[in-house]
Amino acid sequence: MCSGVSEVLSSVVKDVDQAVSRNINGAQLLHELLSAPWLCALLKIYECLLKFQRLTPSPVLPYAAGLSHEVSPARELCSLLSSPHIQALLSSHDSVAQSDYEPVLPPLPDEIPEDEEAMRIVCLVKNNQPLGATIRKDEATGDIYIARVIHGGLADRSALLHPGDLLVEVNGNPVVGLEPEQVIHILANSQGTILFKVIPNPSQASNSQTLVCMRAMVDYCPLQDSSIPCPDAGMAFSRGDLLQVVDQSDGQWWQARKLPCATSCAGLIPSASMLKSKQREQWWCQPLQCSLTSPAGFRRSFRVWKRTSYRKRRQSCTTCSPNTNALSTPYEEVVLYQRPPQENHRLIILVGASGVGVNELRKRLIKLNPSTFQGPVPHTTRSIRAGEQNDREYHFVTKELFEYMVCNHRFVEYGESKGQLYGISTDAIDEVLKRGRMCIIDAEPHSIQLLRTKKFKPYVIFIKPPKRETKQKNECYLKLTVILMSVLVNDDLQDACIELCSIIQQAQDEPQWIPVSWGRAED
Ligand SMILES: Nc1ncnc2c1ncn2[C@@H]1O[C@H](COP(=O)(O)OP(=O)(O)OP(=O)(O)O)[C@@H](O)[C@H]1O
Repeated sequence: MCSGVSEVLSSVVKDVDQAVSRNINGAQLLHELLSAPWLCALLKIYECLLKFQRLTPSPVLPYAAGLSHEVSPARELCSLLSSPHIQALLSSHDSVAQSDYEPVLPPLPDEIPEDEEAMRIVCLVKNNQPLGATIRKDEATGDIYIARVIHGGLADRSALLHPGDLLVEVNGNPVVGLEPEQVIHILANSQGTILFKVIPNPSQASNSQTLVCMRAMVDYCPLQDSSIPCPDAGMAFSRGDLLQVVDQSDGQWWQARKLPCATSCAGLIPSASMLKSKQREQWWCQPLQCSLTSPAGFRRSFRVWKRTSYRKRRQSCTTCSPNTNALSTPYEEVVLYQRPPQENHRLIILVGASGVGVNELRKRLIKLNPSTFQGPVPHTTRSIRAGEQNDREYHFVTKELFEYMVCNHRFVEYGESKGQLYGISTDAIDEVLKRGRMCIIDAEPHSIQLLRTKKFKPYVIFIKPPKRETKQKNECYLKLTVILMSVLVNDDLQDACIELCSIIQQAQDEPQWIPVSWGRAED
């Protein structure tokens, strides 16, 4: 190949020299050069080079490629092993392997009784933070035990104290026979290093608790609870708060953190059964169920049909609902839910005090984008009028059928006007969702309970009047905090509409906490 190219190039030089010495004119010279065989050869070489450029060159030697693979990881390994932290790790390994560490423990005495229990000496450095453990006294023996270790607290981080460990000494003071208050007193007066002698709990439970998230349905304040084992370790929460329960091993007192996690240390909260028994004592706030049965302050109008001027007697199916107990629990387990694109949209429910603009916002949203938002078609017993079409304006049904539907809990809300019945059925809501639209309704708070199902996964938005309006209208909000997902202030109508659109978009497309039963796969 090399000699071929140099031959071609030398014939180029020879031909050009000859042409110059023959003293011929330019046109003839050009003609001769263009028809020269070496030009053909040069063009072929050029084509080959272009082709070569496009192809990956193969290694010159058959074993060169393998060699390049071998060299690169070797170099990388060498640089990893010579990095300071790996060097330190290797050095620690060597020290441990040769037992080259301090302090050197004295040899064990020759005669240790077989029943001698292993004692653990625990040294903790306590600054201003609490120890993060509670103690209890065994009334029969007078022994003091570690009752619980608070997750994320000082004792937990040391991994040296565990529930059930028998406390023998604190800073050289024997504790056997002391009252827990006296031990707490010794601890409270100790600063800096605290030395515990404990006999470890032989049946130490494994610490592999599963984390569950719960929404608080009630308020709780440890300082008002005389039964809490350690008020300082307690965690206050309000209804609607999200709690990450990290330990449920004690049937009465759980450990939890508030989400989003502000602190790494958990706090004590009463277990669900404990709160239920407290409920009987009536010291904690009434759950939502009780609040919702008297929705004072909410709208009075019943407008399941177009004309809003009617004032109708509005009823709901709460009293006959099969699902009335769902909110009577003090905690509701929740999971983070992201709607898969193929799943129906979540039902959007607007709630708010009478006259706050709930209906106005709902109507505007549907008018603005009828292909996305839609209201359910109501049922009525009145007769069809000119221009109306069955299943478009209303589902026109007989009084018997309407009453049958009432008895079968098919209506979210229903009412009477001028002797005729009107109602919004769950089937009508389902129809909208099945069509791929976002169903948007306004409802009384006590009707929401019927809609809190896996099928509808309702997203409840509270419409609030601007600050200048009366306080009384917002009282309803406090009763609803556990089921509310968002709050919208309806001041400027246009701004409120835009904000409502963005809240709804988020509700449909972003992860949200929902009751765990809504997220479970179908049985
Ligand atoms: N942001 C707003 N600015 C001015 N007027 C408003 C605003 N929001 C609503 N309105 C008006 O207030 C009146 C009451 O609104 P709307 O009918 O929506 O109340 P509601 O909350 O549904 O209560 P109700 O059930 O008692 O009718 C309507 O005339 C509506 O046009």
